[in-house]
Amino acid sequence: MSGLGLLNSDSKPLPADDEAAANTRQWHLASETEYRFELDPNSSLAIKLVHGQAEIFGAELAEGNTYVFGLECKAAVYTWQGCTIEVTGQPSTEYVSEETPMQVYANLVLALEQMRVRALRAFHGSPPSSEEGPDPDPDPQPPRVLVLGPGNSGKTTLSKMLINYAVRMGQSWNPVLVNVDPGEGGWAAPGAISAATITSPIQTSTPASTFGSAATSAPAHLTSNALLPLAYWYGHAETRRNPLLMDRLIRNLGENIWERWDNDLGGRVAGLIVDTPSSFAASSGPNGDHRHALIKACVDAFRINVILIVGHEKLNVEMQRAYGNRIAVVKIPKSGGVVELDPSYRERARKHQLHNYMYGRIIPPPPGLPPTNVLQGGEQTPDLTLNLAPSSSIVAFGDLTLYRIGEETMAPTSALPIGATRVVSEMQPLLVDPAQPGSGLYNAVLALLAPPNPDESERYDEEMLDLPVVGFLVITTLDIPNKRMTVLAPTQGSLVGRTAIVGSIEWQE
Ligand SMILES: Nc1ncnc2c1ncn2[C@@H]1O[C@H](COP(=O)(O)OP(=O)(O)OP(=O)(O)O)[C@@H](O)[C@H]1O
Repeated sequence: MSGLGLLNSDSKPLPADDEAAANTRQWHLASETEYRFELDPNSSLAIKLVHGQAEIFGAELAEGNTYVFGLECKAAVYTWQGCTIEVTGQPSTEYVSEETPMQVYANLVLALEQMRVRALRAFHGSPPSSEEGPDPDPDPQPPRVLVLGPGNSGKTTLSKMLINYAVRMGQSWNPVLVNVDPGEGGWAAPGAISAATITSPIQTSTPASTFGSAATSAPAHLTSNALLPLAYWYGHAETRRNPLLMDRLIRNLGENIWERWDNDLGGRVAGLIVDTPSSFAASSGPNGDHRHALIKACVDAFRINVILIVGHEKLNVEMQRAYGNRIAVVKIPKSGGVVELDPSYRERARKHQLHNYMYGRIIPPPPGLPPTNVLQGGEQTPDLTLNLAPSSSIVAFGDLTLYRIGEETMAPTSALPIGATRVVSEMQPLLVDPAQPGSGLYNAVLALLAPPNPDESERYDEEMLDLPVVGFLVITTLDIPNKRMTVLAPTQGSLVGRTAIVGSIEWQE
């Protein structure tokens, strides 16, 4: 990696001619190079594509538009053909790199695209073109890709890039992006695993919403609509905390996606990409035992036919041995641009994500740029002035039924099933009584579940493990003497008779 020098002859910062923006400079990027930046906590950055072609993790920038980045965002503007960008603001780090793995990624994109095209052709019953000859595979399948790799290898970025290229391919593919990293939470809150059908490239603007904002974010709300991602609540950031529950939720997510695809064969041929947590790659330590089971849960649930291993030789060999006879296992180089994220950074990103969920977020542009001139996440800055407060409501203890899954530590003995000892199955839902001191509910993030099956005869004990999430709440006060609590949610909606699950994720302003 010799090309990571600060500047080179093709990549000189030029003096900006705009006096108002002493803060602004231009960068000329040669073809197949990228401008990388990292932001400090309280700074923001604006990037305008002056001319040429440029993209951020596969999402193209439009010429003349200004995009704003914040909340310690770390990202790169890549150009295939060369471009000039105008950068306003002061990143803590910025440099241009000529060494990127983009050629390898592009070959991968083409291979996945061919799988989609062949699957679509088979779906329509059309013959292959005469140059290609007959398809060697009698049942060509679209790519269903599992991305594995150690921490800070660029799995999430690669997943996003692959989805963005698929969406851009001009075939109107609508692939599904799945996030089974509960530490990130995808479009939902941290603690959840989720999936969404992607119809337009995902923009990058902050680390708080790596996969973009969804309809769950304020000022949109708990009422479900077509854009609501499908989410299940695990309740913890670490997969080792309750691997059995993770396994079940992964299978639920897969089943749900396949059920949807039963009625949407067009969607099915676009395939899916699954981004995984780094614990799936940790070969020793506390994750060693359960990670194989969770990888297998993914392979089964999403019917994976391609496994990508980002920069990890040993894991590659391991996966070749375990799956190489029936699944394409491909080793992919790690980008030199991937930044090491420490635990406190991740914690801040989780906080930002929950803040976004409750309040929405406007990233203030760097000094000198009016907010109306910049795009946040590729969109006009939303007008949140009327929606900046989430709804805080007082709920009687009896109105909302609260459970914790498989954790006996906090559960009062009175909440256990009659006759049960305090040894609790990892999957057992335990009633949580807010009136008990030490209930662990103060500042806890709760997942509000979809209603159970209306047909009572179809109900079963652990049904709540299989119910998707329709929204998230935070308990901000507990008034034990008066048996009521204050609940924060993005919008109002009656919680009476609803069920919510608490885990170990907490949030406080
Ligand atoms: N080429 C690049 N230039 C600059 N920053 C990058 C580049 N690629 C990735 N990053 C940044 O590096 C950080 C880590 O990348 P990413 O989240 O994709 O890794 P990961 O393997 O999914 O992490 P983990 O699984 O440990 O959470 C992110 O902030 C991402 O935006």
